[in-house]
Amino acid sequence: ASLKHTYWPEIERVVAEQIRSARMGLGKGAWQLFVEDGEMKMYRREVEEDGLVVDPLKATHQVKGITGRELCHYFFYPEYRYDWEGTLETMNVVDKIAEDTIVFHQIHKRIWPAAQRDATFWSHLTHVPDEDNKSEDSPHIWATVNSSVELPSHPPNGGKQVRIYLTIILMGQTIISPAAKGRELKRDDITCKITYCAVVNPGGWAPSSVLRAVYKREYPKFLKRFTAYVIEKTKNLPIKL
Ligand SMILES: CC(C)(C)c1cc(CCc2ccccn2)cc(-c2ccc(S(=O)(=O)CCO)cc2)c1
Repeated sequence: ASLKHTYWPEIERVVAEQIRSARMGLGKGAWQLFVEDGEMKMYRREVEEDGLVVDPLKATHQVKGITGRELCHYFFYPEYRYDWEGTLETMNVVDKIAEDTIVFHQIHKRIWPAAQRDATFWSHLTHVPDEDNKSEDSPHIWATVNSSVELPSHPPNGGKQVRIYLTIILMGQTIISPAAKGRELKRDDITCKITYCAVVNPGGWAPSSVLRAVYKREYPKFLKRFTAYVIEKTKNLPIKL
């Protein structure tokens, strides 16, 4: 628990910043729509930091039959990750600093010709209060934020991997169909509005063309595969708002 106090101020700051970023829509900056597939829209900005591609990504999606809480639950808890994270080679829980806050070390599969990469980050699962507190019952918005953290126990280049630096938010808002008023809620009555924002610094040098190609292939695949996974996992379970 003392570890939570070490990380907590930074976690609170980054989580608030990520929620603001996820909420504010595309905002300024030259966002390019690079994927449109049904309800899924993916935007990116071309940004390089000392020659490294760090293109921020913002994705919106909408799926029926799951809640924002269920979406963020399956994204946060480690026991499901190998089921949906296709680029994962190994994932270790370094520290569970609270029920809703876990520190991970992940080694990703090598994607030729780039070197293999790894990441150390905290992950925090939280309910998101409504910004204007207007709606009578609390809004059904949840988020999971992943943000890189230096770990003395897992120094960069400790292994042969290149360390990546990421800040990610997955936010889900549950919309309940008005037709459901006054009767028992069914999965057909709910829709989850999804916002996924990611900024990943790939760490050591990798060809921009390779990173952008991987990025354009991997992100759409991830969001489609992950949402399909949550729909499948929850379809016969009671709804968790
Ligand atoms: C392509 C780039 C954006 C730089 C990239 C490269 C790699 C490592 C795999 C890789 C890709 C390309 C080149 C070398 N290695 C991983 C990720 C990445 C890691 C984590 C998450 S997460 O949302 O936190 C889900 C939990 O795993 C999302 C994306 C991104």
